[in-house]
Amino acid sequence: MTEQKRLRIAIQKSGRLSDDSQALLKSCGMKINLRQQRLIAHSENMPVDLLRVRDDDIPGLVMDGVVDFGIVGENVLEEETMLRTAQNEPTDCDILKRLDFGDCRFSLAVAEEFDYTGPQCLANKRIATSYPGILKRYLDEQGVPFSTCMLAGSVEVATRAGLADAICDLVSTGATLEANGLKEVEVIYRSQAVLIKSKNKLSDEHQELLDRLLMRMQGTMEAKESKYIMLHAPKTHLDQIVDLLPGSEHPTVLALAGDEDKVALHVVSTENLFWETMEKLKTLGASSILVMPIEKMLR
Ligand SMILES: Nc1ncnc2c1ncn2[C@@H]1O[C@H](COP(=O)(O)OP(=O)(O)OP(=O)(O)O)[C@@H](O)[C@H]1O
Ligand SMILES: O=P(O)(O)OC[C@H]1O[C@H](OP(=O)(O)OP(=O)(O)O)[C@H](O)[C@@H]1O
Ligand SMILES: [Mg+2]
Repeated sequence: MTEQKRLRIAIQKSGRLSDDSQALLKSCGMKINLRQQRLIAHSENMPVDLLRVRDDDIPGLVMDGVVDFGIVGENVLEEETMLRTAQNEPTDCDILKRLDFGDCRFSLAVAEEFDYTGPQCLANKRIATSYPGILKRYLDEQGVPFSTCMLAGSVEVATRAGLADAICDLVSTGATLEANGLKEVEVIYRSQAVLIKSKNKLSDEHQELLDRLLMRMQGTMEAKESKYIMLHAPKTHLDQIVDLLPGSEHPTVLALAGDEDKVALHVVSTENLFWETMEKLKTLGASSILVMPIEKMLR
């Protein structure tokens, strides 16, 4: 394909990954003016266009080089790769980054009352799913013959509706399974959102923009996990207090005006600080403990 003047990124239009995908791009400093029903949104401050599509279409658009990048669940990428491989179609694309959202598992589930003892129980059963390739690969490996009931959505109602004997669908909290009288019996795939890139050649200018965006994404993801912690610590217990703070190898220690016994401790912690740790800090004499979110981070 000829080089585009603007980079194209495909994201899910409406669904589980939409808000997080948009938030990620915005956190990189990209200004996006989204209108509800528009398929294409132009960034105002970067040479980037967003294509908002069904998530199932994203891997194919990237593999065909119609767009340069996509944000999609690994499960959808895997399914499309298997389908295209079987049809001798191109599957070229690189996973540039695993993202910190869209975590879920693809699991087999059966009715609560089903006496499940292993995958062999599903021999010759009908299984409803939206991702038949991943399911087939797993059951073929187990040597279990079965038939598929292909459903694009509402998979969990398939057993109750008499469409299938079992289901294989995405699970996060398990609430949807429970609400439908199902129990999870095998996790067959784990997924998270990923940023993928086509084989399209990027101009130097676009490559530079990509490098910057990737660095900013990393900064946003690290910042989300980190906290800025400030507290007053008695000099007598300073070492023990520092030991309790995760990732605080190099704390800033400052004198406190009017207090010879305590110092102020400032730390960027790579993890959240739980109440239990805060209570232990207090027992060691720490006071005025503040835990603050960090918006951006560049190491
Ligand atoms: N419960 C969940 N928790 C976290 N991530 C999930 C969950 N369910 C799905 N996902 C991830 O988000 C992706 C999109 O899920 P969604 O349910 O919005 O898909 P969809 O109904 O196929 O949407 P579309 O209309 O775009 O085809 C999934 O492919 C998966 O990677
Ligand atoms: O284990 P849980 O936390 O209950 O999540 C699982 C549900 O989430 C997804 O659907 P989603 O809610 O995105 O809607 P959809 O069925 O319209 O795709 C998935 O398809 C399950 O139905
Ligand atoms: Mg879909």
